[in-house]
Amino acid sequence: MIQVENLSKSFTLHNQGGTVIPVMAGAALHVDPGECVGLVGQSGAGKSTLMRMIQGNYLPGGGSIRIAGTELVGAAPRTVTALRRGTLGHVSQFLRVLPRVPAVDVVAEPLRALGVPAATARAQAEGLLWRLNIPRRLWALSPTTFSGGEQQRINIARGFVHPYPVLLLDEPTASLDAANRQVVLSLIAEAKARGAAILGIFHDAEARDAVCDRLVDVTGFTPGRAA
Ligand SMILES: Nc1ncnc2c1ncn2[C@@H]1O[C@H](COP(=O)(O)OP(=O)(O)OP(=O)(O)O)[C@@H](O)[C@H]1O
Repeated sequence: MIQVENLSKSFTLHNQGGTVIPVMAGAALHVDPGECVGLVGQSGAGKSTLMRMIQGNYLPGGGSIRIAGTELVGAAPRTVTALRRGTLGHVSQFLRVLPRVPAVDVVAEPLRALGVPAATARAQAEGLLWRLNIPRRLWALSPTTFSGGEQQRINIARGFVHPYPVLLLDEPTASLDAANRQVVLSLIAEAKARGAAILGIFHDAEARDAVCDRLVDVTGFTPGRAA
């Protein structure tokens, strides 16, 4: 479902004399349907950079990323958009939303973009908001003023509202209390059970141990340190 081969990445610091920093070389991994793989490695090893490339946000220097058979490296923007709409779900640490859009519509939006009727999309969004313990009085309000943990749960609800075949999770339990963390771990387990391929960064070791089938250490992809 996710197939990464020989991926490389350098950053060019244009405001610092064009200094080129190679951060990744020869990165390779795969995630099969029904599997959750955790990215590990010391701080600065390149976990977020690798995730951002797989999400289509950072341009790799070379190599291949295939998502459900579609090549992402060098793909046209509309191919990336189509992948994100129906195939590649994503839960980031931080919520970025348009102001004044109610939380329930923020969560329902990925379904609306797929053509799901408004009432059905809303009902599914409400089910997730309820499950993630977002108080009903907040559902009609914009999440811009929500607490850190509430915003993270809105992000999680958005990421799980459609049964994406591929899911990228960046610290999905970072600012959650024990009860909500358990809800997220259950959502991940259910996604695995329906066959989703999941790649995640989990600094929370207990959460990582609970859901990951395998770990990939990105330190091995650091230029000059590869085995
Ligand atoms: N936009 C950028 N411009 C320049 N360098 C960057 C950029 N993003 C990341 N880097 C560099 O790439 C390397 C890998 O960073 P990355 O954030 O991927 O590490 P990480 O493993 O996710 O770290 P952490 O666990 O601390 O979040 C670091 O040396 C970082 O400074």
